[in-house]
Amino acid sequence: MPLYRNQWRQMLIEDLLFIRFLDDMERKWVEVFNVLSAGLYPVFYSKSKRYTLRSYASKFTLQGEDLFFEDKKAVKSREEARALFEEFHIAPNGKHLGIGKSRRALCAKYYWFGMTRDIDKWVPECDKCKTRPLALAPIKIKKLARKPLQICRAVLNKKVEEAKKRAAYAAVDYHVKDNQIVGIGSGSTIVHVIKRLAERVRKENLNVFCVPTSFQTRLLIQDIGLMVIDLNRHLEIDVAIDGADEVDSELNLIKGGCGCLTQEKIVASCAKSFIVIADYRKDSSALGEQWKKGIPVEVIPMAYVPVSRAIQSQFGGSADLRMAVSKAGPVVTDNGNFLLDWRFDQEHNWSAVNTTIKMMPGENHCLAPL
Ligand SMILES: O=C[C@H](O)[C@H](O)[C@H](O)COP(=O)(O)O
Repeated sequence: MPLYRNQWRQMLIEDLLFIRFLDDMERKWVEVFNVLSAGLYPVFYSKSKRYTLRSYASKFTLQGEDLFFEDKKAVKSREEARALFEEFHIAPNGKHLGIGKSRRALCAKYYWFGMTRDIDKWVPECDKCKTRPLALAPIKIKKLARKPLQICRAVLNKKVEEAKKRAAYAAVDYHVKDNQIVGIGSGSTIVHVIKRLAERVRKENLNVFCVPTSFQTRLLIQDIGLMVIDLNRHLEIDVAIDGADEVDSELNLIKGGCGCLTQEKIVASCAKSFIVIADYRKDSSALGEQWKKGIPVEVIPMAYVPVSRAIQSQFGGSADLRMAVSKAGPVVTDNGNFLLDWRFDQEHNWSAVNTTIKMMPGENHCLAPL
């Protein structure tokens, strides 16, 4: 039955009073619902928290008494989420799905705040999955008995490197053609790009010029015998290829884990097309799920305190100076600047955050809505 205006108000006021005591997930749902249905905010929210909530709520639509995140129904309570998990975790043939498949099945239709964290926790807790024997268990147990940590790391590293290599090779094979100017990003994935590009140039006798995005990349390109060209010689790049630290379901991405974000953004902005290579570890439904080191922000040294404070006061979380490992003091970028790593503590409207941080004097951050 539809509620009359006063009934809505009464219900909303009750929500506003009790909202503090709700579970995190339900609180978010109620807050978004109240904003969209009646433009009401929790009374104890500051101006900046209201702004953040408004941005977050803008991703949702209201349909009757239901909320939708894009075309996915936003689940209100953890009980409801748990019931859906029980239903989707077991396939029609009775097979219990693993974490990845359970995530995919639920994410296709539903959304709730913290859903991947919940699914990651609930699958191993499932009575049947707990007792399921692991494939290749005997081999692993034998090796683990000797050097557990090294073996696990070696297996994982090999898998990750293979994933990076495949993605990098595909990017070069599908997107680079003869007579092109190619922007080359930075980081460990890019090493595979450069190797594949050099292979193709040699075998297919291609005429390709590379625009590097860092000192690291410039050296690699030169060492392998590819041709380097600068932006001041060729302003228009055909295709720029780069790695990323994390990519969310809306294709927002975090870059700059290796500190090369500024030149990467400049080169990408001059390219007709921008190809991002991300292996399976970097794929998440919301930023911050996989990449825990925060959003890198390059600042000119004299601005690091004001920019750090401005980010913290407007968006919360902490924006800390990145310290060097084999050098005393902070990391200094290829451009002679410092880096802040902003660890945010809630979801944001990344497009609005992007614009706001861009307006802070002295910064160049690397959150890139694609
Ligand atoms: O500054 C570094 C770049 O944005 C890299 O593309 C990003 O950090 C990904 O690096 P990797 O390929 O080493 O994971």
